[in-house]
Amino acid sequence: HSVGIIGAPFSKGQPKDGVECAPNKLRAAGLLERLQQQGCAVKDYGNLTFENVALDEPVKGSKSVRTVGSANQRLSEAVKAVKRDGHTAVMLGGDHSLAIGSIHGHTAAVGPVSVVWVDAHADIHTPLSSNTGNIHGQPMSYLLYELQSKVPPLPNFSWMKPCLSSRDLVYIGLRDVDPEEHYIMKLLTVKAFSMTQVDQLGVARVMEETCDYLSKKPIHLSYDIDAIDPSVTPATGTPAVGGLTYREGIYITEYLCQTGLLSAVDMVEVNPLRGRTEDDVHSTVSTAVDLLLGCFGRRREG
Ligand SMILES: N[C@@]1(C(=O)O)CN(C[C@@H]2CCCCN2)C[C@@H]1CCC[B-](O)(O)O
Ligand SMILES: [Mn+2]
Ligand SMILES: [Mn+2]
Repeated sequence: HSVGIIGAPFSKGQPKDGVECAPNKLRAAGLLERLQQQGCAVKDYGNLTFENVALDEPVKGSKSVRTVGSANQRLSEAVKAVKRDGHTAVMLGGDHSLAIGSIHGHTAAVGPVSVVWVDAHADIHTPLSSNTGNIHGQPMSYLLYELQSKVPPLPNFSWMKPCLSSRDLVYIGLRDVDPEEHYIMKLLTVKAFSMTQVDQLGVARVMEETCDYLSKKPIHLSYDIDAIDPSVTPATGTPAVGGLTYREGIYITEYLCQTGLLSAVDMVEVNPLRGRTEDDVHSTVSTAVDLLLGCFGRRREG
């Protein structure tokens, strides 16, 4: 595997400080060395620098719109460049609003992709349906063709166009979905395996059905660490009980790795400041590292 790492120390898609520290925390935990030790070629493209747009007043309820738009434009260019260099792109967030730039840039480089969105949340609010105004709960609405009429033109977002069909999206791990999001998902018949289906089918069957459902397009795995149960990964901004076990989370990455279709991975919402103890932070960061290692060939059998 040839991996290109992009650090995206960005937090303005949500209100809690600390998520911008995750890229360096993941590096300090030995992510690159561990990838190299398991046989990957690794190129570190460093951390992006993002401008804080002054007087970034809310627009139609969405907060920090200009700053989020500018950050994602930069990220889109960076992901496109990593793909053009021939690597699997790994974007270290940062909050989940960064999926806008990551998926946009990935698509710009390789054409239409499939998205596997592993998350406790659907992140499919529109700016108008969101109850919080936090854009990390909205990225999917900026990306989906089918929601284009529901997203008003926003400042610093004119650089992008929707680039994803709802038919090419699968959710895994949902358990904290707002009514407005559920309505949108039903309307668009989005394929979703909530924690109920994980319980009913088991993670192996969920992965089989996910890959049977998706076409053979390159896969963009957008992994929100809060998909994993907070007993394992507590250091995150919006924890929700009843999540994936460590083993289920790893199995998802092992399964997608062996498809040979994995083309870009986001690892987002790790927030080292949200751990109550050092152990909380260590457990969260090391689980995120292990999930990424699973994407690139690490097998528990040895
Ligand atoms: N839908 C949300 C939004 O703010 O839009 C509301 N939710 C928090 C709220 C807590 C109380 C019970 C209902 N849910 C967080 C979610 C965004 C998660 C972003 B992610 O990147 O962490 O997935
Ligand atoms: Mn998310
Ligand atoms: Mn989430």
